[in-house]
Amino acid sequence: MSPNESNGEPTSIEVQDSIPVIDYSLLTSGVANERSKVVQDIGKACEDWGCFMLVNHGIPETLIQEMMDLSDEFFNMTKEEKLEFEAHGVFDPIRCTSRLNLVNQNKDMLWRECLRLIVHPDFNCPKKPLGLSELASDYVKRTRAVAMELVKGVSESLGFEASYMNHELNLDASFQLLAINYYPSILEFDASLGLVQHTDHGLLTLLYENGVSGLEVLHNGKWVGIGSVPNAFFILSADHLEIFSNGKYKGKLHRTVMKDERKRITLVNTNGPSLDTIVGPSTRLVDGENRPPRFLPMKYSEYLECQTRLVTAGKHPFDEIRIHI
Ligand SMILES: O=C(O)CCC(=O)C(=O)O
Ligand SMILES: [Fe+2]
Repeated sequence: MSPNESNGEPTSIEVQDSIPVIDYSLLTSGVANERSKVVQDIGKACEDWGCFMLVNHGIPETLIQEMMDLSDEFFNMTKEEKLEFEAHGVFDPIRCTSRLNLVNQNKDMLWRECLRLIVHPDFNCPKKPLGLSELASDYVKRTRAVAMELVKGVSESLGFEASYMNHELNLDASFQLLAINYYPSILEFDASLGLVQHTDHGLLTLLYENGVSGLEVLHNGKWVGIGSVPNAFFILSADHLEIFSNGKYKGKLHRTVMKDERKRITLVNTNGPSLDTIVGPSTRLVDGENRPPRFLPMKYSEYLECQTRLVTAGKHPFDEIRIHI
């Protein structure tokens, strides 16, 4: 039985080959008509799918491979070594959730280890294994640059100037996380559900996987498996893009289902506003009765706290800020 069959949730799964693909090099080529075409494509991908594959991103494959290898080494450290980074609060600069054998409301077994680092405005990383910190520092600078370029494209796709979202959401001090997820082989632990369905906070999530697929997105009422594309990032639109665009672009619902006999490692960057930014719908997208605001404004840091509190109760922060029109 698939993980959610028990509670009547959508279960149809098909591997989808029509997920939009965006060529990053066209966004940065400096050729105006190439850029306007790709901006249009980004807008369409955000509106129709809430996610897309990103190719030709310019981040060296060797750097990503080394990140994967050292991440694997991190998770292979002893329980005692990892205990130093045990998770406490949402703003801990380094948080490791070690082998969780959770049973959620559906009695699904989950097993994911996660190392979660705050990497911007300040950079944090364990000193072990040797070299991880230097490598991760390089990696997140590059993913941040890609994310910021994409946000400029998103800003234009909404009809704004490229720098508008950066300015409104104080992205020079943006809160960036790197979550490194480790899902063991199903041979090691028979738990098909790696991560329950959720949306991410922030504007855009950049996800890179080690060639072992497992991610699914909810699309038109069906869970769609995302096949692994070599050397591509998978980009998800997130809650604060939905809030800022006043519902035009939706935070994409996703989950992880393990079917593979190989372990899965993912590098996941969330990219949000600065922590003290109060985020609501852009004033340019809201006017009186024709386009009423769909969300109440909330400080980003409060949203993160609220999310942690609500998730354990099976709720979403939108339950608190969505305005029912
Ligand atoms: O690792 C995955 O497959 C998904 C991870 C994810 O959704 C997250 O870390 O927010
Ligand atoms: Fe996620």
